[in-house]
Amino acid sequence: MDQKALLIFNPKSGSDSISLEELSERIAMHLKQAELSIFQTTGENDADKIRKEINKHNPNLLLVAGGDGTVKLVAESLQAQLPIAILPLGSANGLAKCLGIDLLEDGLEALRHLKVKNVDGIDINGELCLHLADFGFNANLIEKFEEQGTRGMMGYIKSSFSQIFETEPYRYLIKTKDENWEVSTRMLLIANGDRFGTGAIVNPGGSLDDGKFELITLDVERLEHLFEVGKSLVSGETPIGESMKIWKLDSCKIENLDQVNFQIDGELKGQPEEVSVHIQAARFQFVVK
Ligand SMILES: Nc1ncnc2c1ncn2[C@@H]1O[C@H](COP(=O)(O)OP(=O)(O)OP(=O)(O)O)[C@@H](O)[C@H]1O
Repeated sequence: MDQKALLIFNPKSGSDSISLEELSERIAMHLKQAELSIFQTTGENDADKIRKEINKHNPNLLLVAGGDGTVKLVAESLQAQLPIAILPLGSANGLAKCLGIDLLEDGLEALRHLKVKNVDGIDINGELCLHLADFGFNANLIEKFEEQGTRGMMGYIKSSFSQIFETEPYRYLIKTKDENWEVSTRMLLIANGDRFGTGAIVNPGGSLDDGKFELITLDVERLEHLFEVGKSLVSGETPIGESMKIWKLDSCKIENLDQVNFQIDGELKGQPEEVSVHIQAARFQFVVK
C-alpha cells in the first residue's frame, strides 16, 4: 500500500449527493494501492472527531467529500501539514474551483496523479479564511438567505449579481503598516483565490500560493460598469475603469465604518468594528488538477 488515506465525508453536503458506497468505489478506481479509512461528519464537534481520526489512522492523505464548510472544518482540524484532496459535493466549492477541481469527476481524476500545491491561509481576527471574505454584497445576500432558512446559497448569489445595483456604497478605512486610506464601495472582498464558487473570476491575477491576499472593491453604478465587471468575471481580465480596484497585501486592518455585514467563506460574522487580516503563507497543501 502506497497511500494511507482518510476520507472525510459529509452526508448532508450538496442537494443530490452520491452515496458513501458509490463514492468509496469510485475512489478505489482512481486511488490505486491505497488503504482507505472513512469518517462521516455528524454536524457536532466534528473538528475534535476529525483530529481523533487522524491520530488513530495516521494517514498521509486526506480526502474531503463535501462543500466549502467541510473543507474548512478539515483544514482547521489539522495539527500538522497533510495534503488534502477535495471531492466537491457542495453547491459552490469555491476553493476547489480555484484549484481546477470544478466537479467531483475532476477531484477523482486528480487522485491519479496527486499533484500537490501549497495554499496560503488568511487569518481574519483569529479565524481561517481559505477562499473569500467580504463586507457588503455577498454578506448581505447570505444574511437574506439564512433568514429564509434555505440551502444552496451560492446558486442564489449566482442569480442575484444584478442586485449589486441596489446595494448602497459603504465606507471602510484600510490600514497597512505604510499608509491608511478610506474607500467607499458596494463590495469589499478579501480574496485568496481568483474566482467565486460560481466560477466567475473576481480576482484576476490572484494566486493561492503567492504569500499575498487581495483586497478588492467592486462597484457597479452605471451600465458600462456592469459590462466592465461582467467581462472580467468571464475572461479574467482586470477591467480598465473605476468598477474594480485591487490591492495586493500581506496584512492590513479594515475599519468597518458603517457597520456592514461581514462573511468568511460563506459564514456570517456579524458587523465587526474592525478586522485584522494576515496572510499565512503556504500553511496548507491541496491536491490540484
Ligand atoms: N451528519 C450531518 N448532519 C447534519 N449536518 C451536518 C452533518 N455533517 C456536517 N454537517 C453540517 O454541514 C455543514 C457544512 O456543509 P458544506 O458547506 O460542506 O456543504 P454545503 O452547504 O452543501 O456546500 P456549500 O457550502 O458549497 O454550499 C456544516 O454546517 C456542518 O455542521
